[in-house]
Amino acid sequence: MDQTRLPREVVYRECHDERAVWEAIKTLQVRGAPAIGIAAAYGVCLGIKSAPDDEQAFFQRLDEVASYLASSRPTAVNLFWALDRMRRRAETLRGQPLDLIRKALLEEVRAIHEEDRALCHAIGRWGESLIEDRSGILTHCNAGGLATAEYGTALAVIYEAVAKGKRVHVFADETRPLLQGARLTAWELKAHGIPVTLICDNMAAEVMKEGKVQAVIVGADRIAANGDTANKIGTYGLAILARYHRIPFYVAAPSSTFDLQLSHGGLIPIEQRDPREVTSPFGIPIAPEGIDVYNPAFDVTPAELITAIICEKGVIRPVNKETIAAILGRALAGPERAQTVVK
Ligand SMILES: CSC[C@H]1O[C@H](OP(=O)(O)O)[C@H](O)[C@@H]1O
Repeated sequence: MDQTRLPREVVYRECHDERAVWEAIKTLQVRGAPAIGIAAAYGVCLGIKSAPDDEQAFFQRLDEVASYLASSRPTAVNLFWALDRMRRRAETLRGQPLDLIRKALLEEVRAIHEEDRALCHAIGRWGESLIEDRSGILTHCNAGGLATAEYGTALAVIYEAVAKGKRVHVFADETRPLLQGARLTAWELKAHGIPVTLICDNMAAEVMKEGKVQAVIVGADRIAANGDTANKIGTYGLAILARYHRIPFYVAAPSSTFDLQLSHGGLIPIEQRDPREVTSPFGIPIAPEGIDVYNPAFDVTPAELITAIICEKGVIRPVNKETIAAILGRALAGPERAQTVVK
């Protein structure tokens, strides 16, 4: 589904090679950390269809395709996690007939796809217990079924709470500049019959002050080993507002969103996007020609502002590297892979 066409049109687009997948990810036709990883993994399968029938050349082509797809967007670690999983699966099959490897890699991406469905439902089940009946929930950007295999992460918690009979009302931030909240979350929740009120990003403080919000739940694109979390630009400000108003602030994400190789959020690469997204949203100029623009697609919320992280293995609270390692059962940060990101 080409998400840039929503909410006006539901348009499906077929990708027949890795270049079309790269373009779809870059332009947010497909978007959302888990969905990006799944799409890129399918892109690997497309890219090796035309690989030469010589093992060395095949693996060289696989490496080229995976590296190319990795260049589409820098922040969502699920992209690199999925590509790495495809590479590792292929390595286990060296020496096998190349068509068998192609078939195995298609089975691998289908497994990634199906696992993500299950992970999202598990996140919903763990998170539902945190939602009170008759509560207002504020969310940012889109962390719903459109951003994952299905059901979503932050929205999975909402869907599950409603399925358990809880009465919730969602306040969806429009989420400038690409309006994922207005175009996608409002569309998705309305289609599911979930009461939803669309607000401008600058209204979040007011709805909190008026007592309309009892919880904030957002998705994530990359969570460092200490719990610092990169998510759509504007999330950090919401976390500060939530702390001031004593409202719990939850992050919902599958374990594939954790990057335990990075010890803290300052190491997370932040995507800088085209200034025209700010000055001419959807082709309508709203700012002077040539104006200087700053357009980071994400910001990082420090772990200390996060009440809990909800993943498929449970609820991580308090949020720190010890509790993360305990829940994920994985080794902590190794050598810090990325250079310190200087803003
Ligand atoms: C379920 S992850 C969703 C996550 O990804 C979004 O970013 P984008 O729309 O740029 O792909 C946003 O940060 C969401 O929270």
